[in-house]
Amino acid sequence: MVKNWSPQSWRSHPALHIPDDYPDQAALSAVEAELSTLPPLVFAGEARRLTSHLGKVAAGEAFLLQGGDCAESFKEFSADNIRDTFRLILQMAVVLTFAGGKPVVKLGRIAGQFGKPRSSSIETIGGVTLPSYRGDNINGMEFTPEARLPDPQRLLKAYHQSSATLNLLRAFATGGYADLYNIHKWTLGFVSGSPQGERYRELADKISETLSFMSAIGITSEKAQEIRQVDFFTSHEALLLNYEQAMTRVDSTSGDWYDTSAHMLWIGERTRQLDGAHVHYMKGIKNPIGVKCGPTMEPDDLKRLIDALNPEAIPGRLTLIGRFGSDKVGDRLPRLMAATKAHGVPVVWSIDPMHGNVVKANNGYKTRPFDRILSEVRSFIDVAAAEGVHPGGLHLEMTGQNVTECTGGAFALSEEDLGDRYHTHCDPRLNADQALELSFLVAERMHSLKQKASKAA
Ligand SMILES: O=C[C@H](O)[C@H](O)COP(=O)(O)O
Ligand SMILES: C=C(OP(=O)(O)O)C(=O)O
Ligand SMILES: [Mn+2]
Repeated sequence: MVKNWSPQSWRSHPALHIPDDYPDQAALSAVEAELSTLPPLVFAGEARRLTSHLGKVAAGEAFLLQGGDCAESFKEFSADNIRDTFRLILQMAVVLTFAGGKPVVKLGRIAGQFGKPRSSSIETIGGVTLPSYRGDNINGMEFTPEARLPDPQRLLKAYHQSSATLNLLRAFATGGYADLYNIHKWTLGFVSGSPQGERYRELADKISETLSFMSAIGITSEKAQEIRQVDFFTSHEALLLNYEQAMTRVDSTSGDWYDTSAHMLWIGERTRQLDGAHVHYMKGIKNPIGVKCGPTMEPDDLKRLIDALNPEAIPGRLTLIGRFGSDKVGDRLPRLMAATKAHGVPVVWSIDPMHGNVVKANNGYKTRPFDRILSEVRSFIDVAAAEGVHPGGLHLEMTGQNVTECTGGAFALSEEDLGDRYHTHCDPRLNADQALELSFLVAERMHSLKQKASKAA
């Protein structure tokens, strides 16, 4: 147990990016009280299982795939969207498992990923200035004074949407959809005609052949749970601590505090101050947690954060999510990796190649060039190899929908194409085709590292 910690003790620390302009504080408190009586979304034992899987990643024996929307929204909430994100993660995991020969931990940015820290607290359009949109759990995206006011009822709506999302994900993960025998059925329609779709089909054919061999010797989905179902976990940025506090419960089996809103929570780049409310809150929960590490982070900052967040050096407790930008990763990452290695506390190193590679297109859209995303991932793997660190994971903003939000990729999306299907509520996401292309690239790199290592042995 952490000294001087309780689920609400974050309130006496400086809290950035948490709205302080709820017009009716009593209504906010009433919603927080109601949330604290609602059932947990996850069970502490599941969070412990994820810590143990991530411990394998920290030890170099597994790989982490974390992905989903930048911001979930009430508008885009549908069974089809959930299924399409889920099956994209399954497809990417197949590609990565096959190449790396290591299990892939599947972690969605889903079922709770609503609140957004913004660069500016205000937005001006046509001479009118309003508060910025901060995520559907806080205020609305429409550019009106009413929509932009924080509304606590949105927290309840976000809770119920997360609950329904998680329910469907659990059904998909264990109810037959994720059965490896369905490997060909996971391909999304618009991907099937692309080069990525073709590569995936070839891989799926090989796996199907292996499955028929295994079934011939008696190993079938009915007999092997590993073929029939997957372990799927959820995560989001622990930004709005009012909500996280209300979801924090004592686990009756261990007596420890868990944030039951998701299996894993992470601290964003803008809220990772050592003495801030977010770091303080995360110290007290036992879930596996992450911290974004951006270009301004120095090795000493990182070591202090590691000591604060993982004082018992539990493998899998802490995932470091680098997000530097393709132009900065080569300069900033080596010293951080060297520092974690010298420090000795086990961590997972993962890369978010999205948040350091945002550009404004000439037509005003916020976008990310696919080649910069690929380049940051390549550099991450190369730096890790040079530092003798396991390049443990990928953290992506992506969707199973055929959106046009990031430029480039096999369909060579141009800035002019962005307007066709730009649906994100916040940052531009990879579409399924781009996400698969990225997985093949990572798979190739991991495969060649594996071959190099076996030749050297
Ligand atoms: O998702 C991350 C941040 O909330 C986002 O990048 C901030 O975007 P902004 O610069 O448009 O505020
Ligand atoms: C806000 C995010 O990223 P970062 O904290 O790295 O800017 C995010 O992951 O959506
Ligand atoms: Mn984002």
